[in-house]
Amino acid sequence: MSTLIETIDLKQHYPIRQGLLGRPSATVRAVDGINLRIQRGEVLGLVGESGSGKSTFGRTLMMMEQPTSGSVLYNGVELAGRSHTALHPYRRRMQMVFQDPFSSLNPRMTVEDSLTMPLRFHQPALSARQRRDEAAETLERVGLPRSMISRYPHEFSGGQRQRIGIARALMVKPEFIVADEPVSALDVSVQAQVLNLFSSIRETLGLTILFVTHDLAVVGHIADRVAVMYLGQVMEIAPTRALFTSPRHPYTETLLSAAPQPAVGARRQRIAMKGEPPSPLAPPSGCVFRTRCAHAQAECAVARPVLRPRGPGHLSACIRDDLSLVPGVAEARPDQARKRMS
Ligand SMILES: Nc1ncnc2c1ncn2[C@@H]1O[C@H](COP(=O)(O)OP(=O)(O)OP(=O)(O)O)[C@@H](O)[C@H]1O
Repeated sequence: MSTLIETIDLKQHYPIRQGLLGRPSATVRAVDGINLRIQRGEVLGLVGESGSGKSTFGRTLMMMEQPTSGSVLYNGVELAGRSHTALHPYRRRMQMVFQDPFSSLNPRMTVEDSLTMPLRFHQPALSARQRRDEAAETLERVGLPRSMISRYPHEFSGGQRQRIGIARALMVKPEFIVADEPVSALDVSVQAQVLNLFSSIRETLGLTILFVTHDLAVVGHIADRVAVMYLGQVMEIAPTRALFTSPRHPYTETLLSAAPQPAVGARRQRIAMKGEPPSPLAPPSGCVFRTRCAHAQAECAVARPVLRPRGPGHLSACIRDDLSLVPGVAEARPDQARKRMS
């Protein structure tokens, strides 16, 4: 598999100002140095608690916002810093599916108008008839009858609206889709149907998908690989099975203990964890997870751990393995054990 998208030390920081014209008094480090490769044709799951920066990462990848620093390479081409016009050819290739299909569909527009709108922009040479045919075909592709093309969003159920949201993204024949919590607002039974739709369009259209979700069960169902995010950073990335069966980062272990079944509907709950994450305005020094980590050592406050290989395609950013400070081994090293942090 070849790399479709690569980020290099990608950062998205938001300055916080006192008043409209005030000087920035603090900075939200929403995305704080992400190095990630998304392979052509894969579904990469991106999981983490609320506020970990998943959506910001997705928006920045799509160049909906210019990054504060770092690179976004699409097929090896740098997108960061490109003008609006220079990004135009890439906008068609990258599409987004949002959590709430209702708010992303204009209630006063028919399905036909919503679906054909992107074509007017990206393929202005198509006739009205051709656009309508494309829309009808795409509706069928997402499991809705052509006859529904003249209806309005309020006439559809939540699951059907999400299918329309997916159809709209497919209209311009993208290569890459960022799906941001696309099933979180749906009932469990409907979730499974929409996930199956994602799997089938990925298969038939050869799409590459970044699937953003807080729900490990969902990601276990759909993703080939999973990246785990915490406070703007990737803590661990691995093939899905390896992540579920042998997580290497303490944060991933905690998330999995709260949601052990990688099956849709097995346990439908938000990720639960002790305490609140620290503010991205003032992340801890060293490892950002150390203040909530049961295995934290004094060393963890010193330097930010980098992602290191822990198995085939498996990377984790924890010094525990490097220092052999796993429980039991730490007991054999009383100097280290004394330094254990609460
Ligand atoms: N435009 C912005 N200005 C300032 N801060 C922002 C902005 N967008 C996001 N943030 C902050 O960045 C951090 C990451 O937010 P983000 O929405 O990316 O997280 P998330 O993991 O997607 O969470 P959720 O699932 O709740 O959306 C949060 O602290 C959020 O408040």
